[in-house]
Amino acid sequence: MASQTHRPRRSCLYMPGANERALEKARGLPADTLLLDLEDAVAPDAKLTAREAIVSAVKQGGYGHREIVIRMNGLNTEWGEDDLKAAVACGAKAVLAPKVESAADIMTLDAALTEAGAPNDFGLWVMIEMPKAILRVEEIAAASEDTRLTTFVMGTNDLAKEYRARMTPDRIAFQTALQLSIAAARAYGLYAIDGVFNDIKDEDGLINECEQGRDLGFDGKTLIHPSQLETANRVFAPSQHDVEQAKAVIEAFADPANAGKGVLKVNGKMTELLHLDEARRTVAMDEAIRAFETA
Ligand SMILES: CC(C)(COP(=O)(O)OP(=O)(O)OC[C@H]1O[C@@H](n2cnc3c(N)ncnc32)[C@H](O)[C@@H]1OP(=O)(O)O)[C@@H](O)C(=O)NCCC(=O)NCCSC(=O)C[C@H](O)C(=O)O
Ligand SMILES: [Mg+2]
Repeated sequence: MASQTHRPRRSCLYMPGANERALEKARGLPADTLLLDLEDAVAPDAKLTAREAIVSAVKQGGYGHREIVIRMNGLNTEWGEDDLKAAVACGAKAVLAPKVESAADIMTLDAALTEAGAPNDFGLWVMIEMPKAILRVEEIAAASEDTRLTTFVMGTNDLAKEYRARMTPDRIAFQTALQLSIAAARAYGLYAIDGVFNDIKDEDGLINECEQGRDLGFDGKTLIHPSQLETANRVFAPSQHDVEQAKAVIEAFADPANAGKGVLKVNGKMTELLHLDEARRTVAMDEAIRAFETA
């Protein structure tokens, strides 16, 4: 069921559902996606008021091109089922489910979405943040073939807690998890969004982590503060050089002089038909980002 387009998801900003100021401020922030949180950023006593605040904000609208995703509590909690129903009813684009561990969890979530009346294009995003999810990440991704699952979001804070690992600048403890998740996401046509960087004041650290995530293949990064948006938007967008090279590759393969050739030299680089696919994707993503920025 999962269908993918070239929608930018460079910057996916979390905000606690209980923070009405953040819900208001988000209407003017340059985020591609807003992750309105009902889970870990909301204290148990505030869960119901946070859900009401999110529903009211989403119904009120004003978020423009920003995609609205609601992070629900787990279905095994007292809040999960009503969070999911509220997300479907209020007009969000997708629900983000935490702490999934198996394909069976995806099937259960998808069935709950169907029961709640979600259309087929309502997205199911899941947090990859539990050790069992890492060990079963391919079967989780494969469940997208029969469900609304479209997107993996890495939860490196929960992984650190579960692994008893440290969050170091090279993220050595999480490389297996990050890379397996990327492989599974790509094998089944899913988006993959990297985890958060907690140190809001450490701009260089954020740049390094965004660049590492981009180089590993992630589509974007989850963020926790508006000050992190500009970096993620820049690092996860194709650079001007990337776009120029992509256009040169497209032109070279379209040149009648190169008809029937499988390999060319473009600006000094060996370029095969596989690079043509990549070039088309780069240009399409650049156009989609420009459309966002002029919206
Ligand atoms: C971390 C924060 C609690 C810091 O908040 P605060 O002290 O208010 O920050 P500032 O004073 O610097 O804020 C400046 C202005 O920006 C607004 N703001 C701050 N954060 C956000 C935000 N996330 N979205 C929108 N707007 C935001 C403030 O309201 C100020 O506005 P103004 O009044 O106009 O000056 C806070 O940043 C925060 O709550 N961040 C998000 C935390 C969150 O959602 N956490 C859950 C997701 S992370 C996670 O769980 C990862 C995963 O599951 C894993 O396992 O890794
Ligand atoms: Mg988490």
